Amino acid sequence: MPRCFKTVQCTVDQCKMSSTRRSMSHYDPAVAQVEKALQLAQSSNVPPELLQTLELACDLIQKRDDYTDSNTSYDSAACRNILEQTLKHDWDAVHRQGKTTWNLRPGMMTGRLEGQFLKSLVSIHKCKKILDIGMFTGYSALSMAEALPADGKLITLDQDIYLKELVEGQFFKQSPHGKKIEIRIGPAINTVKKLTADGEQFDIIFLDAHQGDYVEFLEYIFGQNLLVPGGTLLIDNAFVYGTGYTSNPRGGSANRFTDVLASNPNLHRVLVPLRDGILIVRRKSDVEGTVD
Ligand SMILES: C[S@@+](CC[C@H](N)C(=O)[O-])C[C@H]1O[C@@H](n2cnc3c(N)ncnc32)[C@H](O)[C@@H]1O
Repeated sequence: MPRCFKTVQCTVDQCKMSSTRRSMSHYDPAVAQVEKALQLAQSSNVPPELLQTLELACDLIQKRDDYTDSNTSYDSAACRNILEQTLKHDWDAVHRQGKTTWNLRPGMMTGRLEGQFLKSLVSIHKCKKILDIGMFTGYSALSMAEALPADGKLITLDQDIYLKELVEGQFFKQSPHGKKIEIRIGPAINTVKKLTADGEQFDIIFLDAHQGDYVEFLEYIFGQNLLVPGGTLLIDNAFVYGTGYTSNPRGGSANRFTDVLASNPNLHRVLVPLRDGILIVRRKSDVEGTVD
């Protein structure tokens, strides 16, 4: 089952909410096992050295997260507002009222660390056009738009009109960069088809929606050149909370899109182990240097 599919409540996604506390390690199932081992050790009669080693391991994990956070720039006031308002929102009620297709969770937000990473990439790329697939409350969209030049444009996609009204009315207006963002509502694959048919092309595409659709997106992105030559595809949650590399069936959709990417000899890939993994994909011809 792909993550967050419609009404499925993703427990791991909920824990993404604690991203303000633990920006990295709560995505790592190995860390959860170490923490579990510590709990077991605390309630058992184990050698003191083993207990101390496990306590030290957990302390190191926390300190590494804190160090990561303290060496990452703060997000803008408008992004922080999105974060705070998203945490406060009653997503269960909204979903019960039929206003959102998915039972959305605050933990689905990219958040500060990933937002700053995306913003950095956009600034390094010096790009002008971005496609953000999977808007939610617009954190990734605004983080990236903040690095665009004044004539830059970001199109962000989601499926619920409720989100468009919320994000347009309350969040993007609070930033001078909000005017660079256009929201399109509808099944993302239909919007992607329309963008391709209209001849639109993007310098960066950030994919953060329903993973079951990713193989189809790839056909438009690379097969039909939705991504400009020299462009970059970024795929969020490439680890699928660890299920991408374990036998858990939730890893299924991840394995399909990663397999499709791996079988294409023309693509260069790097999986950055930031939070739940960001896969950076470019055409090999754009990555390889030349020699005289
Ligand atoms: C993980 S959230 C995106 C988080 C966002 N990038 C951020 O930084 O806050 C995924 C979003 O994709 C949307 N989505 C899921 N399936 C979709 C589909 N088929 N078409 C359009 N949007 C979809 C969901 O409604 C949800 O808001």
